[in-house]
Amino acid sequence: MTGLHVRALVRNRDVDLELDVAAGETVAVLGPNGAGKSTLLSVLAGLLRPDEGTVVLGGRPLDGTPPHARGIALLAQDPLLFPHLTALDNVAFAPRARGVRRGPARSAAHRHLDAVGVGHLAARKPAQLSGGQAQRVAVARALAAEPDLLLLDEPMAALDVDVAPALRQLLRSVLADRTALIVTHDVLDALLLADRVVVLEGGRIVEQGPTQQVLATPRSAFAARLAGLDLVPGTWNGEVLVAPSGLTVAGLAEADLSPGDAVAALFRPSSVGVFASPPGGSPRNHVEVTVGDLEPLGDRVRVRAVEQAAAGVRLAADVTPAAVAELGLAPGVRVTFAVKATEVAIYPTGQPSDAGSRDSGTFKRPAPANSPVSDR
Ligand SMILES: Nc1ncnc2c1ncn2[C@@H]1O[C@H](COP(=O)(O)OP(=O)(O)OP(=O)(O)O)[C@@H](O)[C@H]1O
Repeated sequence: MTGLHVRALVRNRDVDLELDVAAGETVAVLGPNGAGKSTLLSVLAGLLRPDEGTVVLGGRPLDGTPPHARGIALLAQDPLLFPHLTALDNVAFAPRARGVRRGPARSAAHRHLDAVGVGHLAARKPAQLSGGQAQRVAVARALAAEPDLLLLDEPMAALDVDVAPALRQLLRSVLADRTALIVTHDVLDALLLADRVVVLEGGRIVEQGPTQQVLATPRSAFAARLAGLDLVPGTWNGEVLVAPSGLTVAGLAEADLSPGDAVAALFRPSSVGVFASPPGGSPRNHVEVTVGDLEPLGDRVRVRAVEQAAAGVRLAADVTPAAVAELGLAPGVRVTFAVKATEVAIYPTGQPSDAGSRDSGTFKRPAPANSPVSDR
């Protein structure tokens, strides 16, 4: 395995960065628009030559090495598959380009397609694949190149919210023992995929450290904003997360979780609906809460629940000002928060959850019906 060192000064973009990624480590690069994330990727990929600096991968200086010879694969927001080639030939292209003969290249491609769950789609052309399937093929193609460094540029950004979580889980296993750098706007990607986070602002690194630590005690404004995810720590019981209070949360969990594992459920406040009483309809978790405070955030209002904050539970929903008025939301009002299981990521935390906090309700599977007010 190979570690990465990069230093890049790009004067006309006011970017000046120095960064190391250890062998086998995944680093998430976060930052607002214009922070320099794409510039960093371009320098690594060999598409942009810095005014000063160097890229060293596995002890090998890459300065002057063209993009295809760097041992770096890029997984972009769009799959960028060749439209006239089958999924299999798209994946086989990478080993073929390295001089592997056709037969072995195609067997390797089959193996990689199987490994990312789309082996049965090998004969299809890209136009016959869904967005999520095409992105899996793109993952297989990136891996088939056997890169020393994998770059991921907002790999989930173009996917429907329904398929993004499954791809994120796939990437989690793909990245487990790889040297990788993922550029993302999404704190879920950082939490679930990365060992370490680097926050860029104005072309400089303003903060870095272990992902959990940066998000728990953010020092930059950007990291603080990112840290506003809903979070419920608990224990995996084989089917759902059970919080110390007895609160249960269903979600998308890793396949290799075992009952008794310490886990946390993570979801976005924007995926939480607020209802006057429990909603029906598609499968969703719901819990009755007391409104704590309301904070305007652009065209939305963040509604925070008071429940279990002491036990590390963070529950908030982003709703429209119209919904605030319609539901009469104000501190002390009782409402129901609901979130679809498909929008909840359950991941192992390796830390026992805090036992013995007070009970404040249970996320349940849906009960019948009344109409959603702020469901999205
Ligand atoms: N092709 C270019 N030529 C000159 N300046 C550029 C070019 N692309 C970006 N910049 C500038 O370089 C700086 C860094 O931009 P960069 O695209 O790397 O940021 P980013 O973090 O990737 O942003 P985003 O999240 O919007 O993609 C910005 O000031 C931007 O305006």
